[in-house]
Amino acid sequence: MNSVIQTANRIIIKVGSSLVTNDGRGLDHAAIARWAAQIAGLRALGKQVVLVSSGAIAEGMLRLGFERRPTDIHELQACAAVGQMGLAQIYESSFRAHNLGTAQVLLTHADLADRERYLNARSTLTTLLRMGVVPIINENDTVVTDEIKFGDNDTLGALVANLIEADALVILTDQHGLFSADPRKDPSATLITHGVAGDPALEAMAGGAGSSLGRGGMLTKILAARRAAKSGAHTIIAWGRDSDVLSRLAQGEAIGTELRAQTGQLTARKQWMADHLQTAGAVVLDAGAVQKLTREGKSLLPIGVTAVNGEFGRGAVITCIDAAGVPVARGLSNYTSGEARRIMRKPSTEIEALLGFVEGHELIHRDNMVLL
Ligand SMILES: Nc1ncnc2c1ncn2[C@@H]1O[C@H](COP(=O)(O)OP(=O)(O)O)[C@@H](O)[C@H]1O
Ligand SMILES: N[C@@H](CCC(=O)OP(=O)(O)O)C(=O)O
Repeated sequence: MNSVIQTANRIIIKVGSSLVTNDGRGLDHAAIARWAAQIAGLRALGKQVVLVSSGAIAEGMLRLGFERRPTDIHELQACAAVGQMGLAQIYESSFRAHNLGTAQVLLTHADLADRERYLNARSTLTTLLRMGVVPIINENDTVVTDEIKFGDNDTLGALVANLIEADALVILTDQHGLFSADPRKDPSATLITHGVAGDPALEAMAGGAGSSLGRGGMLTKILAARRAAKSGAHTIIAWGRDSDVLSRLAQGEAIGTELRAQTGQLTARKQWMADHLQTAGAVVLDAGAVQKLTREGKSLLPIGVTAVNGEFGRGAVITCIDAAGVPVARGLSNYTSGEARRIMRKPSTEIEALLGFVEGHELIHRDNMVLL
């Protein structure tokens, strides 16, 4: 089986903190120079590459003299701000050695949740790629709190893959790929060479971060593969310390773990809705409504809603959850949370009498909804 990278035109490459900072010892100039040289090689083959790089906090900790990862959020944010300077500097000089321009793009979850900012981010990234520049992306750690974080750069990499409809997501890490169990704990664990993104069996094998530097561990990489597959991107998880890892993949060599996308592609607007990690509110559905949405492809009518959580306006993206709290769908609400509370459990024929107007017979129309 050939690596999907050989045929991919647009590729997101994510590098983790331990690789970038040489296990927290400081920016690994030699490793970064090797990735830059290989990415220059990919560009020369006509491929467009976006780099998602972690390491700001780990590098900032070192520069500010922290021996252990601070627990105070503002100290972490200070580390990120200091470390990001180092990342920007080393990437700029490493790529310049290959006559490639770089651009720093710091994103927050709120940027991608807002439709206008989402479209702006997408246009800026595709413009940079068209201009031959390599965008270097990280989370804008200095302005985010835990509740509104992407949480880890594996997720960010998948969201960027969806944002610009990349063909592949390459996650470089400190292991050779996904193993049948965490190899740090189980030496007999074996490498999984390929699988289907979204297969729940993969999630069962993946554990948390093995070092104190990385955030997500293997599980966030597996979940990132599932998310990236929604826009058709295949994912490869490979060992970033292999000096030719990207060139070997580009030549078609199957290394690491390849997780192929097999899910149907969502339209761009539905993709945007699916990628909302947090929504302004949620509606609780009864069993009948869950059945209508998930099995019959129907819209959500107010009669199937038993509760409305949170405050939201018309046109907001909200989550539909079942009675047990499990998210089943996301979509654009035709009504505000206050209006939704007044019409829930009621037939649509009563909407006008209850509100004095009708915005639609549905609370969420099928065309504005994505199943999760
Ligand atoms: N099934 C598994 N296969 C491989 N690695 C695993 C698995 N389960 C947990 N891990 C751990 O995940 C770690 C990689 O995640 P992380 O430390 O977050 O890296 P990064 O900084 O590259 O994102 C590995 O070092 C390993 O200890
Ligand atoms: N934005 C953070 C990234 C945190 C993160 O996801 O780290 P990792 O698990 O090493 O990819 C930083 O630059 O330190």
